[in-house]
Amino acid sequence: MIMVKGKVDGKEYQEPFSKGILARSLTTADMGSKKAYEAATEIELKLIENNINVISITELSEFVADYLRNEDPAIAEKYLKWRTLRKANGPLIILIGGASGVGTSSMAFELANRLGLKNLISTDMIREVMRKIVSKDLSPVIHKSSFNAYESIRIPKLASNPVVEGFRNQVEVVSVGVEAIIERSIKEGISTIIEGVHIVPGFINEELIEKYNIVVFTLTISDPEIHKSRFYSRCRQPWVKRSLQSYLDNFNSIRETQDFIVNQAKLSDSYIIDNVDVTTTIDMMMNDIIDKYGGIK
Ligand SMILES: Nc1ncnc2c1ncn2[C@@H]1O[C@H](COP(=O)(O)OP(=O)(O)O)[C@@H](O)[C@H]1O
Ligand SMILES: O=C(O)[C@@H](COP(=O)(O)O)OP(=O)(O)O
Repeated sequence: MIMVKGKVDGKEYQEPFSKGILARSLTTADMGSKKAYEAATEIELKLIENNINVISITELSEFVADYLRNEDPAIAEKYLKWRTLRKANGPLIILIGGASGVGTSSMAFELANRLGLKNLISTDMIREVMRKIVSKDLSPVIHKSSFNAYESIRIPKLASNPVVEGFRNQVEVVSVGVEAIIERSIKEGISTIIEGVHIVPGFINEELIEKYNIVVFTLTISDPEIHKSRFYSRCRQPWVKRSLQSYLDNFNSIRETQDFIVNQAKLSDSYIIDNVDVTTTIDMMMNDIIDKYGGIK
């Protein structure tokens, strides 16, 4: 049995070599899961052929990188970049925002699977907890959806856009919870994905974003008909109990919130991705993360 040795808090440990663990790290480097498992099997055989019984994590990474260079230099490069990210001095916090229905939940789930991240939370859930704690009288705005929050607040007559005013109000409140999750994740050293309509560039503490490994994505759907079809696709799923009609009735307001979110993203350090195709979106997010944090912060 091949043993892999590493060091945690200065203490050495050894664990059996696992093809599954190696295959997962190869999938984060863009290799398909079937090919990743085949590669992990071949790498294990090469280790045995070289009579290697104990290998350090660093030596194993170099061994894998050499193998990948012969297979596909682009994947070798992503693998090495991802390795440097894993050695970063703190957890990776990924924030995925976008108007209702653009795919933030689905893409967050896909990305978490790809990266092997376990900590995934939605801003809807944060808002739901806030609804239990803060009464409708005290903060009516969080007891509404993002796209009809304006119905619950006093809109100044000169407000440029009531829908955006209401949305902003709700985002400001929920952002307090988003920052709490970010700060807790950093304190515990747990990489986390937070997704939802309330992830709006400019509303998250800039110092946090500057200081820690935080990457912000804004998903959009430029084509309104595709956007509308996403609500049909979601509400068709039997376990979804949210009414399709509410989104269709408020579709124009949802598009207005998207325009506001995208404008905010253009003013901030946020990646904007038109979420048309799942694979393209996930590949773009992976590349953006590796490009931004492939080095150590
Ligand atoms: N890139 C995509 N291509 C096709 N369908 C998608 C894509 N992203 C999301 N969807 C589908 O669109 C619907 C809405 O996605 P969801 O993640 O629930 O949106 P949000 O969380 O932003 O409201 C779901 O049925 C989901 O499967
Ligand atoms: O407030 C909102 O816009 C949506 C956000 O959820 P997603 O559509 O982004 O999943 O929550 P809702 O009030 O519909 O339960």
